[in-house]
Amino acid sequence: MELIKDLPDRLLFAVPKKGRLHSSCLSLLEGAEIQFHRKNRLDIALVKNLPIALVFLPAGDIAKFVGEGNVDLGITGQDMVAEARAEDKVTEILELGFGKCRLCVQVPVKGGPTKVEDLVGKRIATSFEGISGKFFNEVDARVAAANGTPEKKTELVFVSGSVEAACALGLADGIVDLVESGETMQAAGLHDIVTILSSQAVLIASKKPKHPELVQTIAGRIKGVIAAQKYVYINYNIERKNLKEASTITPGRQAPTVSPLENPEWVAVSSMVLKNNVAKTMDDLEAIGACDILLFAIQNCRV
Ligand SMILES: Nc1ncnc2c1ncn2[C@@H]1O[C@H](COP(=O)(O)OP(=O)(O)OP(=O)(O)O)[C@@H](O)[C@H]1O
Ligand SMILES: O=P(O)(O)OC[C@H]1O[C@H](OP(=O)(O)OP(=O)(O)O)[C@H](O)[C@@H]1O
Repeated sequence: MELIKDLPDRLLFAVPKKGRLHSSCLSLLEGAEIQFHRKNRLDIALVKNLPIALVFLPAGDIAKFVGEGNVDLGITGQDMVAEARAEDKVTEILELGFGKCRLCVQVPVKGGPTKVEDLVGKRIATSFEGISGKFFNEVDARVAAANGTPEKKTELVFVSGSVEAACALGLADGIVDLVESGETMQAAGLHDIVTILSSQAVLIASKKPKHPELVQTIAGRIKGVIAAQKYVYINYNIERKNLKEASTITPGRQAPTVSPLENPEWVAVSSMVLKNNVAKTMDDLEAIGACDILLFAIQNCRV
């Protein structure tokens, strides 16, 4: 492969090659102006405008590569970092706000156990053998200690996908798998009885990256893109006597920008506000007499 010779001088940045996190990662790279052309079937792409090479890997392998220092930066789920037992081997730089889900113990709604202790000694199907093993070892030990009986081991059965089918097919009595909307779980006649961990996509770096300044540059760019998605810019006019109250409604990240108007009794205010609460923010501003309230999307920012 011709481009392998270019890799030693470049920061290696691992991105999920498919699955739930793939398209959000591509949007993030675009927002951060990390420009590349990926050849068909090739899992390495050189970035055109920065000394970076993107490496497209399964989400489940990225924490291992970053933890071992084979690549400098990566994006994967917190669940994958935990499953790879890489929490102490990587630096979590930033939560990215997508890929949010929970890793749950799930059992059949009809006739299933109601508490996790009832699964001791039974079979659990999962793709998360590491996390589930640790979790059920603790449950097994706790139950044995409470009953004063020898420890019974809960059996883990590895399945690589479509885990929810395992109970209906008679392979397991319960499962450990991810839940987001709950649709897949409900469709399979399951419900969750315990959340083992909550997860979202994160930017992770190796403990000793080969290009630390570039790691900071990329982290800064990605932080900016995330903040731009989270905030909008609001602009309004308000009577000076109501400015204090207005400032508590739109405090901004540091402080609102206040500009004088021709009419000395009025000021113009601008501020970054959280996008997911913006309708209420506008209601509150209107209620204290603000007018000409304008909202602007933020294309990119540095915070
Ligand atoms: N339903 C979901 N909602 C939100 N995030 C999810 C969901 N399912 C998985 N994730 C997140 O995405 C990561 C990758 O999951 P995904 O199922 O895409 O794995 P994969 O094995 O790489 O892909 P595939 O299932 O296509 O083989 C998970 O580790 C988790 O962090
Ligand atoms: O709560 P929900 O919104 O329904 O999402 C949960 C489902 O999403 C993931 O699977 P995915 O669809 O990625 O396929 P997989 O089973 O092949 O991993 C996860 O393993 C669950 O099955």
